[in-house]
Amino acid sequence: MGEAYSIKRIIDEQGNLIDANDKSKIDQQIVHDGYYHMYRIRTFDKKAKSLQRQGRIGTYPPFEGQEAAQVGSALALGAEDWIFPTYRDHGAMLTHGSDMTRTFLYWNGRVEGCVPPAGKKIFPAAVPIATQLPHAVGASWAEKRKGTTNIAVAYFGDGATSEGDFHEGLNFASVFQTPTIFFNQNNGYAISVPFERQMHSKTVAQKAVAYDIPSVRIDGNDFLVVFLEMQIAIERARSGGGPTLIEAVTWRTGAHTTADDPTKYRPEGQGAKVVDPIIRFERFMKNYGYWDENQIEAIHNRVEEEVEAAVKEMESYPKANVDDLFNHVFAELPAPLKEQKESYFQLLRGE
Ligand SMILES: Cc1ncc(C[n+]2csc(CCOP(=O)(O)OP(=O)(O)O)c2C)c(N)n1
Ligand SMILES: [Mg+2]
Repeated sequence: MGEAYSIKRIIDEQGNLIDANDKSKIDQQIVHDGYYHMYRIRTFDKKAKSLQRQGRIGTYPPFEGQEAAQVGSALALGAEDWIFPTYRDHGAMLTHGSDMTRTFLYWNGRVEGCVPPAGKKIFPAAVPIATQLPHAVGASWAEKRKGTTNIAVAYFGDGATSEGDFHEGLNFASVFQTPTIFFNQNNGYAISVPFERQMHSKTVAQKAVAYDIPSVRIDGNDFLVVFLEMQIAIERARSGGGPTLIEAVTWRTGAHTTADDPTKYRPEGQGAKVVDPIIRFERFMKNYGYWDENQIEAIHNRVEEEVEAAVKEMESYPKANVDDLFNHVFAELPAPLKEQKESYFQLLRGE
């Protein structure tokens, strides 16, 4: 129960291990991969914001500040595990194997961007809040019934925990003991509504207590605690121990989307003390001898080349097709939509 209220962390803001014994749990490869993926998705995110400002992609929801939560959780998964992300989880999607060009295409309104690479168990990003939780429970229940050890992760924000789908998802997962991980990124806001105005509960993690689901509240800007707690939850799910809820407390550095101005609702200076998760991890790497200038430079070069190549490829596609707005929701277009589509094309023809 205590774990639902206090915040667990492995490293502090200065990148020092809180308990020196934790060093033995930290593998050299995971430190390398953690840095690589966080730097990769940060570079993607920066590029996406810049392209949006230049009118080269559409509205975009940045995830800057949430890289440790997204990479730490996704890196702990196996290739056969499912993820059910939101619009803000392209970092987790990229880490779990989605393709960067397609990710840019998604934000440019191309339907190709909605399709994951073959064999990748990555659902399209859910924009309706919390609908992906019951989906993740269903997929993990199917895996359990098929007798596999594969699991599913539902990503969601603090705001999603006020939705019925959150409670229905948790209840079903608890009753059927499905191998589901509910991975919450509590970034303090649902658009402009602060946590305290969304709920009277002190934490998200405590909501799992009602469903008898184990939960833990962690520092979501500490890559190591995210990765290690995720491993514990995965092990529980694979071995038949049922679902877990992880509340990763984090901070959205930027706007809700590129169409939002957070200075209108966030008090000045709020979040000023939050140490960027990548800077914090860099400090850890330097403090404990994991920082190798040549290796870091190679990572930076490799990532920058990948991002530039992906943008170039995205821009080699034709602009988004208006037909696609109508084509992918209903098998047969309802009459009012048919009418809208026809009137749009009439307008185009100057009729
Ligand atoms: C069912 C539904 N209601 C309302 C919205 C409008 N909406 C878009 S994002 C958002 C806030 C979600 O906040 P949170 O779950 O904390 O995620 P975050 O954006 O902070 O990552 C809302 C209310 C929506 N997309 N779907
Ligand atoms: Mg939020």
